[in-house]
Amino acid sequence: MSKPLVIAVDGPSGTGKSSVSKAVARALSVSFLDTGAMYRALAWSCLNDGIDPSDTARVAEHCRTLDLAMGTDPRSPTVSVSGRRIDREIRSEEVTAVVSAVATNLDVRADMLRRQRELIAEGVALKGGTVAEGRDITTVVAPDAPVRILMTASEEARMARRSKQLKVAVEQTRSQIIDRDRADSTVSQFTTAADGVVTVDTSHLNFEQSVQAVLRVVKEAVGDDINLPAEAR
Ligand SMILES: Nc1ncnc2c1ncn2[C@@H]1O[C@H](COP(=O)(O)OP(=O)(O)OP(=O)(O)O)[C@@H](O)[C@H]1O
Ligand SMILES: Nc1ccn([C@H]2C[C@H](O)[C@@H](COP(=O)(O)O)O2)c(=O)n1
Repeated sequence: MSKPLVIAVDGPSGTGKSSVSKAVARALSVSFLDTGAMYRALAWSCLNDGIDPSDTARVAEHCRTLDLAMGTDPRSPTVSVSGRRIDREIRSEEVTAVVSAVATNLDVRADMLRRQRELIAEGVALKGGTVAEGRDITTVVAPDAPVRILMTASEEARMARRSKQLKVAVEQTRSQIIDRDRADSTVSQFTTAADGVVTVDTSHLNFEQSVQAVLRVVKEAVGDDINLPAEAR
């Protein structure tokens, strides 16, 4: 791979950003950064330390000193706080219920922005590239990335996927999908593509087709500068 490759993927909840981006990073042998997991780690740490997630000043101060380590190998991404692995804990219902409160804290976002840019640069330096995903990656974190993708899917498709993933009734996923996006959209714009951002609608694609669709966008954007896996050429 001859050119630093940053692939920025954003979009609403349940479109497949995280799982598809991870598969794309694996296919390209580059780093993978799940930025939502960073906000989840902060939310977990606040709960663990008895900090009210809606106390903006305390949460911001906690974020500034948070010893957060993100493992960016797409074959086994990890999240640790103060040396403790919390990969499973950050997906709990308790964390999911409060994560928007910390992710909409503007001081927290400024701190996370700095950390995310450092991690993306580290992936480029060590692995030749990074696939970074989250709500504001194409617009705020990596607006100059050579590949920027907005992943979308219908509400029905997103709720059905989450229902299958969590093994709960479709209607039970509404608050996780639609209500959380509404809360998050107060600080990030992730429903329409910014200038230069390519939309990949996965509503009618299966998982593998979504991965191939992203790899095609990558190839169109960076041409022969990268070595795509055979099936994506
Ligand atoms: N194209 C697809 N077809 C069917 N299922 C998919 C597709 N893409 C992803 N999935 C599945 O949908 C579920 C949700 O995907 P994922 O967690 O990657 O979404 P997300 O956009 O990152 O959501 P969030 O922002 O809430 O973390 C996963 O179980 C994933 O395997
Ligand atoms: N770049 C990002 C990434 C995530 N968020 C918010 C969105 C959710 O409230 C929370 C967790 O994200 P998820 O793991 O569900 O994708 O963090 C954000 O605001 N900006």
